[in-house]
Amino acid sequence: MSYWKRRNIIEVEGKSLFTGHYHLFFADKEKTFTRKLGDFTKSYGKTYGIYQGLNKIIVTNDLDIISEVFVKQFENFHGRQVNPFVGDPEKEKMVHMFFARGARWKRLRALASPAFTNANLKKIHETVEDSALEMVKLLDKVADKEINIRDYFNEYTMDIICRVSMGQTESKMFKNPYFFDVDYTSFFPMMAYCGLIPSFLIKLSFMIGAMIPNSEVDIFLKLTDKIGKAVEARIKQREDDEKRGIEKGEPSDFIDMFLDAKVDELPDEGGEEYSRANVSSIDYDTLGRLKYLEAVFKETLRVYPLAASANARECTRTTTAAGLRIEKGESVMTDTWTLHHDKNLWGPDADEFVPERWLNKIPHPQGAYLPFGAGPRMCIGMRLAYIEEKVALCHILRKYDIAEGPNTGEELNLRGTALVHPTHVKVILKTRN
Ligand code: HEM
Repeated sequence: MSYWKRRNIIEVEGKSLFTGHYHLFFADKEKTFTRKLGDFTKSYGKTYGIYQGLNKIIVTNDLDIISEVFVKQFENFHGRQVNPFVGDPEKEKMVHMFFARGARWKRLRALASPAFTNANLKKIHETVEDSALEMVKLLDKVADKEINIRDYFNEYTMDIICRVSMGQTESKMFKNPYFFDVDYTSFFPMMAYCGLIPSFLIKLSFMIGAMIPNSEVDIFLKLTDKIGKAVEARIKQREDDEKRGIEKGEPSDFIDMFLDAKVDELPDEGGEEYSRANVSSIDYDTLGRLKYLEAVFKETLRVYPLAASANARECTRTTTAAGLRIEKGESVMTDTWTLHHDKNLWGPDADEFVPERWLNKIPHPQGAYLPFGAGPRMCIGMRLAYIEEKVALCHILRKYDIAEGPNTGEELNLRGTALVHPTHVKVILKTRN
């Protein structure tokens, strides 16, 4: 009898010896990992078991279990599932906050949190706005033509990260040395097999990959190395700045663009709001008043929860959560796409893009909206993401209407594993009269 059957948990059919259920995900080229989960939820219900190689994952959309796992029983679920590429999440220096756990995670989170206080975000806002204005200058050159706005937002968000955390002193969009537009789609599936292959073999294959120039492992390591050096340079620069008395301060933006182009009423409603903020600079406090824009951002991430695969925790001590026994070593993952489109939670228009649902009330039961996760490990950069998105859209919509082009298409072509992204978002920025 299989593990899940012994545990009295429904098991998805089609398990293979080598990949568990992961071959089912990667065989479906049309659906990203997190959307494929929706097919299983339809067939197997709210809670069921899958295998990632040998790793055991409980997928659930039961709000009580989610609340127990992500919030109330944090002490039993403080880690994410890791693989041998990541290293020891409790000890190794190279393991960053996302994968760290236990005391090491606590320390990293405590060190990073002050960067996202109101006072610091106010400072960061200056840099964000400068990058947004630089992006608009680049967009001016392609106004009234069909463009892939995704490329501009990729550069914009990378520009901000490099300026805010890596010591880059000015905007470098489209000439940023840290920008790697690498498609890791085969790298991540490879990780999926880690549950089965002994970890020394994985480490060996990693070492071999590192010796092959331009292999994905090689590119990944070079990127990690560059980022490490840049962060060290930034620390040094900050120390120098402080001595001299100087203190200076995602990816869903392009999806907003797509939806703006598809929803006729939106540009007008948005436009009115932006013209109220019709000044060359949009200050930090004004951002908080742009309620419709905020509703657009929230609704975009409801319809497209891009980082949904991060919504998972590994159980570090056997426990019971809302009546479900969860064993040490099992992981719990939410099927966030299904949760965000559930008509029982959001109403009959759950599949439609309706920003207005956010205007007057919270439109969902607690725990049903997870674009940034939940509990103590929820996304630390959420407020920065809001600022980036609002500032960029404000500046763009002050000058342009967003219109469909000949290649906008009906559906986004979503790709990716850990993070989902559209391959392109074609729109025309029409100069406003
Ligand atoms: C629209 C943009 C973004 C989305 C949708 C997003 C989504 C997420 C999600 C779903 C998680 C997992 C939360 C959980 O496990 O409960 C996460 C974690 C995280 N995010 Fe974001 N994120 C975004 C932007 C950012 C930005 C701008 C930063 C940094 C400046 C950032 C840094 C992090 C970090 C460090 C974690 C790990 C936190 C921890 O484990 O303690 N994110 N994010």
